[in-house]
Amino acid sequence: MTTATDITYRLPQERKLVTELPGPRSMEIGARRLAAVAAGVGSTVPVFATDADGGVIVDVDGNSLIDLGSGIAVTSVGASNSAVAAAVAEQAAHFTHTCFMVTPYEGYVAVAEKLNEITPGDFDKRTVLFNSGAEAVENAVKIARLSTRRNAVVTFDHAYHGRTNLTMAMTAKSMPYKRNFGPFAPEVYRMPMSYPYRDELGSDGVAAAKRAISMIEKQVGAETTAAIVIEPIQGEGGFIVPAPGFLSTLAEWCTAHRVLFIADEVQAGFARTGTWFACEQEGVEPDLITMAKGIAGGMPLSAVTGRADIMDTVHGGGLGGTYGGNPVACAAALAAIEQMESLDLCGRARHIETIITETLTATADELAGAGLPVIGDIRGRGAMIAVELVTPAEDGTATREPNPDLTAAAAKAALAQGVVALTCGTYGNVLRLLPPLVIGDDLLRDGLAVLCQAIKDNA
Ligand SMILES: Cc1ncc(COP(=O)(O)O)c(CNCCCC(=O)O)c1O
Repeated sequence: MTTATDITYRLPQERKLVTELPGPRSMEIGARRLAAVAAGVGSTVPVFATDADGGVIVDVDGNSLIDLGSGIAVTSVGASNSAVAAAVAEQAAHFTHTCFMVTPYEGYVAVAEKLNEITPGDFDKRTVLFNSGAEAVENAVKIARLSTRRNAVVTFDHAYHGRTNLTMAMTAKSMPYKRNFGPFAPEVYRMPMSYPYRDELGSDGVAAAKRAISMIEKQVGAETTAAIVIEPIQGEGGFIVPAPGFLSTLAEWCTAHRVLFIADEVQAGFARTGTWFACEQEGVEPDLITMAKGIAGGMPLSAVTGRADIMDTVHGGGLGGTYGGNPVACAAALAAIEQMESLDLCGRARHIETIITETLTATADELAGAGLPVIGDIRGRGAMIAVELVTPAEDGTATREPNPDLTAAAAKAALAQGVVALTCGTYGNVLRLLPPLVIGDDLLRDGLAVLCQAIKDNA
């Protein structure tokens, strides 16, 4: 397996603070932002980036921060991967756009061929490219509804699928994604998720699936259901890994009732969980799979790949969009996927998982031993790991009461020390680790040490 020592970096891989955060230049730009950018766009970090490479982001004041977020699971190969940057420059120097629906180009075809190859399922496939994850999910639902001539779409509690009207309807959490943005698209039905840490069915994935199936059959009806759409590991909802058997039991039911199984791998895909796609680890071959984020090294690109006999039911001209499969994004994707292969980033993700879980587990044990059992759960796969924080009882015994205040305080304290860590979860009580897969071991360990100390200091 490639280790980080085989990866070369353009920037020093260090955590270095030369000002308070935000520094003076960031504050200047921050004032301009207030006067120019809509207030609805939030930002986690109050500084402005000027450079990024490997596991660091450098801000306009010269601070070098450890990036444990990868821009929300996007810059897996690094935010300025040299192969991706070269491919982008080369393509842009020739043409940035012709519109594939007008004058097509090979890059789009090559990306489609690659996605058909690396996605789960040894069957004939077809791919269509878009720009964002939500756009891919929207189109996967369009394809499913057309090919089945059914309208109902089943999603799950704690799900996140996007911010467009249909994907908001599919997303579970109201704030900040949905509140007052309705009315939402009809024919979307939400079923209980397998959330082992909080589910009374715990690690019995088959029972959890049967619970959902029973509700689908009573409340929706298989014969009116076009598709089940599910994240194999739920992202924004809190890195929820369903219990073994949950996904495969759902997939089997789908097959038996001609309901399409759509895996939303926008966040879990592209080596992030230690395999190309997370559903591989459950032995599930989805009928359609949606992809984005890590696909193109930071360039905006998304995709729907699926069984050819489903994808090709759509009439000519029924799928598209002006920028879908932009040539520069396609060049970036081919380079990024090549980097994932040549650097064995699936192997690196599994290596990162070991480092993260060992470090977090040691901290959980230390805190519990000190009568502060605030780490309720450590879960995830590969470089998609979460720690769920909870509030101990007055007498110091463990509870499962979500602790969003500690979560926010720990992330804030880590940032003040130069470590960018993201939070998530239905209850706002999950710290998530999404480092670039090219981050070096030493830098990762430094970032984890800061984050764990921030949890301990605020527990
Ligand atoms: C599983 C899954 N499906 C779909 C999407 C949507 O992808 P877009 O590229 O953000 O549209 C996501 C995006 N997740 C990060 C959203 C960040 C935010 O907007 O606050 C996802 O994780």
